[in-house]
Order: sequence, then structure tokens, then C-alpha cells
Amino acid sequence: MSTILVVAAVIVAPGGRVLAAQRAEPAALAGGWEFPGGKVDPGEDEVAALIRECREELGVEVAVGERVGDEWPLSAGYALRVWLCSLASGVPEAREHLALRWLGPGEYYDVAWLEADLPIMKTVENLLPRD
Ligand SMILES: Nc1nc2c([nH]c(=O)n2[C@H]2C[C@H](O)[C@@H](COP(=O)(O)OP(=O)(O)OP(=O)(O)O)O2)c(=O)[nH]1
Repeated sequence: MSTILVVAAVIVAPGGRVLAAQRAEPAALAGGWEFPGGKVDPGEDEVAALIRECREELGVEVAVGERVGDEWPLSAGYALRVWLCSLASGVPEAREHLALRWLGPGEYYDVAWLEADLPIMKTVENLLPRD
């Protein structure tokens, strides 16, 4: 069986703010915080999937920047690929999440990240300029 790819967007706004989204489902993950994204459809380009998911989940257009790391481990049969993004237009709304939060420097660990996302946040923290 081939690996199912999940793509996620680390949306960065001025001041080093990072968008975190609180999952609504499934029960095992509900309440945990993640980077917006979702599964790549069969035959779909990964970056196109990322842009689609941000549109569907947040109602925004994102500009996709550099990849964060290679593949991040998820549960068996899944792999997560992550990109830094910026907002091209729109204001994020929680259309499929319980809540959204912009985390500024010093707040990056104020939410209960999903297990897979905590090391991603640590890597992102080192990529963002410190001022
Ligand atoms: N989107 C996203 N999913 C993550 C992250 N971290 C993490 O463990 N996951 C897991 C949760 C899910 O098991 C899987 C992604 O599934 P999803 O529910 O977001 O995918 P989807 O939007 O395509 O949803 P669906 O149509 O299958 O319901 O990856 C993350 O940062 N972002």
C-alpha cells in the first residue's frame, strides 16, 4: 500500500506570528492544535493541495514558500510534508477547526500541538528571524 501524503501550511505573518488551528475531529485528535492542511488527492500536485486546503479550511489564499524539513512521521501509512507560507489574501476563519490562534514569538508552545507538530514548530522557530 502506498503512503498517503498529508500537506500542511505554516502560515507566517509579520512579527513572526504563526497560525495554529485546533482540530475538531476525529475524537482522538479533537482539541489538539495543528498546521492547516490535509490529504493530497490522487493525482493532485502537493502544493496545489496545500493551496486548496487553505482555501477550504480558512478561506484564504496563501503564497507557498520553502519546505520545512523533508517528511515528518505520522501514523503508519501517512507522511506529512510542510511548507512555510504567507497570506496572499483574506483573513483566516475557522471553517473546519474549533479555533484559530496567531502565536507570536514567546507563544509558540502555548497550545497543545499534536504529537507530529511539536518538532515542526521547533524547526520553524529556528527558521524564523529573531528580533
Ligand atoms: N492537516 C494536518 N493534519 C495533521 C497534522 N498533524 C497531524 O498529525 N495530522 C494528521 C491528522 C490526520 O490524521 C491527518 C490529516 O488528515 P485531515 O483530516 O487533515 O485531512 P483532510 O482535510 O484531507 O480530511 P478528510 O477529507 O480526510 O476528512 O494528518 C497537521 O499539522 N496538519
